[in-house]
Amino acid sequence: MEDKIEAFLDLVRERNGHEPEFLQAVQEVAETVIPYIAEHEIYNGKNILLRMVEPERLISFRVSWVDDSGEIQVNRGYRVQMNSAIGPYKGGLRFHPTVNASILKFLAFEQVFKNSLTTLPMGGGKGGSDFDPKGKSDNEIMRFCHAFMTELYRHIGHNTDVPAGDIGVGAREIGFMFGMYKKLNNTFTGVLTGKGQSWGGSLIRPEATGYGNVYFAENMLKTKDDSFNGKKVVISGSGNVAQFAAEKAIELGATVLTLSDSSGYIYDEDGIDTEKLQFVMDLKNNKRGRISEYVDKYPNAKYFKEERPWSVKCDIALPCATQNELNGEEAKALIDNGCICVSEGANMPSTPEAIHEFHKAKILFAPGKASNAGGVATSGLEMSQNSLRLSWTREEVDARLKDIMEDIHDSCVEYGKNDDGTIDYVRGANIAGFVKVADAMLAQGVI
Ligand SMILES: NC(=O)C1=CN([C@@H]2O[C@H](COP(=O)(O)OP(=O)(O)OC[C@H]3O[C@@H](n4cnc5c(N)ncnc54)[C@H](O)[C@@H]3O)[C@@H](O)[C@H]2O)C=CC1
Ligand SMILES: O=C(O)CCC(=O)C(=O)O
Repeated sequence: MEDKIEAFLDLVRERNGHEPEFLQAVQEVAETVIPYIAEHEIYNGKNILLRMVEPERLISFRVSWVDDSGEIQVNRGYRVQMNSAIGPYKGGLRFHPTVNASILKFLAFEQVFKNSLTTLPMGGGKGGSDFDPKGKSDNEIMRFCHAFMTELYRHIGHNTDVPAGDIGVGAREIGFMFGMYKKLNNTFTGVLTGKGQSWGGSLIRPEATGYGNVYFAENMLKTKDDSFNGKKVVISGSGNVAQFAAEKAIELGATVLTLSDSSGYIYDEDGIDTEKLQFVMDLKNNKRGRISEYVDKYPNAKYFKEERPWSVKCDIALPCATQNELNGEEAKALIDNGCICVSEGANMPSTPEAIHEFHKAKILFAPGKASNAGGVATSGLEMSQNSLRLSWTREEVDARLKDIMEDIHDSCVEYGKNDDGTIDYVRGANIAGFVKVADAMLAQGVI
């Protein structure tokens, strides 16, 4: 089996050797899915996984715009349309200076499996730009978003490809992009999700990824007759996913100790309560400040410059910032400090070495493609509401989100149960996500 996996990975490396993040994501899937394919006659000899690692379409384009000082700026825009076997391409847009084809292909590849897990009819895609929103004025953000959409609009549509937010793309950016799409197309459709509530957005979509991650972790804890109540929780990031993961963990009786950004982390021994979290939300979403400012407001807390929070003693860790933000040594530190559960809010935040440590220690570990799927699932619910021209209540969307996260957990258990009764959520998520897409691809023939 090892030979088969290596031979497959050699082929992928040959074509994508310069794309480390993409290769990392493919390797994780290949190691669990290739043995499954070998045991299931219907998938044999069809090169299904080889087809799945090649994007159906990869669009790259110039984005020119004028900054506040009158200088012309040039950025690169992308959309990776990875797989449409089970529905229109669906996945976020990331605006961050590190964005390149490798990062977006890894995210789009993960998205295919994640969207399949949600049980909703969505294919996988991802896009974005190397544009850095940090320090830009609202007008600059608007001009960039408008310029970005003047090209992207011809490749997307409510039945073709439905982008949403990701790092650096929140309600403000979705608004600007939606406005330009509507103007260029002269149609008002649900072409983007994460819209404002008065123009087609769904209640709970802003909360959904963070809440969903906590719901998933709750399901994992339940398998051990445990819960969030009374637990110490360490969270990385302080953006959309981190904020709402913290909110839900607090609501369930946990004490949240940390939050972070790309400059460092804050540790509040007394716990980040609801009032302190409101301060962070205002700081990050409106003032667009740095997490270090938390200690100016709450001097009992400590700020650790250019460090990550994984050495803080905790029961539960929720990495909610970015890819490869938790390495093997940090995983060991978490385990040595008594951490019993790691649930990924970000996409691929744990390195392969970290995942190896979690599995070796047999602690509960959920990969992002399962545990952060609540965001895109609620985007799917936004698409349904747009098609029906209806808005469901907060309670209704939240209840559906909870059910979906429980279903994803059940699928992971179905496909990931080990002989000793423990659950390999990585294998479970990969195989459960694969089966639905592969079956659709088989039914549709070689295209
Ligand atoms: N927004 C959503 O609905 C979903 C987001 N995700 C993933 O969750 C993660 C966070 O995304 P959002 O919260 O939406 O973005 P955001 O832009 O709201 O927040 C990103 C956070 O990550 C931090 N960050 C960025 N680069 C960093 C670095 N190099 N080191 C440490 N911190 C860093 C930022 O300071 C910020 O706190 C990403 O991996 C994203 O792909 C996954 C599923 C859905
Ligand atoms: O809601 C969406 O379509 C985007 C979600 C996303 O980008 C993700 O799940 O990583």
